[in-house]
Amino acid sequence: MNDVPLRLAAVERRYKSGSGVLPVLRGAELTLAAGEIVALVAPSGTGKSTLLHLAGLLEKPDAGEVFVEGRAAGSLSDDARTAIRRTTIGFVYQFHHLLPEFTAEENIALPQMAAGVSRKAANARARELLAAFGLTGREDHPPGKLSGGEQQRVAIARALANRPRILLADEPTGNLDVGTSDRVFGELLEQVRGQGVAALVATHNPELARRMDRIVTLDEGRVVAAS
Ligand SMILES: Nc1ncnc2c1ncn2[C@@H]1O[C@H](COP(=O)(O)OP(=O)(O)OP(=O)(O)O)[C@@H](O)[C@H]1O
Repeated sequence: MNDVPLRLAAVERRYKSGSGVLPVLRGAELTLAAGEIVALVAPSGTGKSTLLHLAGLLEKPDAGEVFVEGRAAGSLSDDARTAIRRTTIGFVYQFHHLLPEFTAEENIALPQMAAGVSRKAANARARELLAAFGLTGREDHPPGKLSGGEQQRVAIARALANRPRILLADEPTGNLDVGTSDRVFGELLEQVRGQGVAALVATHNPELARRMDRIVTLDEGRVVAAS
């Protein structure tokens, strides 16, 4: 296995904007080493979500290449990209995006079953993760009966369920109050470090950013070290 979980090489992405073109990423380079946790801190609208979507193979770059474990994503079939998204990459968003009609345990078990894990093993892993996030006793609760912090914990647990090598998070605690955000973020870091997952986390919060291994920002469509 190639040791570099994620590499963006000369990635470009532009969007149509009215009659013109908006170049958002203009030759972005980023390497995420195994187990490395990187904060992406940049002003609103500079392309953080775009970068995460490209890294997560949800969008394709207009130029350049995204390498996941050394494989060039651009040359993969849609099925192969989907398989990578299921097993190698975990996603956390600002709003939990849990399935409202399923319990906390089912929300964490379902992506595992989609990746071929048996229901029994998936439920066991879901319960183990819920316990790690202090949610024992909440297994049968649907998202609507959980607090905001609990919902985000379940969403993070779901992202880690398939033991991904890469976690991509877009403001994972951005909709929580300061104290809850601080605690949930600490739990996220503990799990990510404990499992040796490489993570790229977009945040507007400089204090959370400082708890990661390094901080990068976007400058005119390129990734640069934050000063
Ligand atoms: N699908 C799209 N079509 C057209 N323009 C888009 C699209 N997605 C993003 N953009 C534009 O690209 C720019 C970068 O957007 P992006 O969401 O990546 O920024 P961001 O840094 O994540 O912002 P925020 O911090 O506010 O979430 C913005 O100007 C946005 O309006």
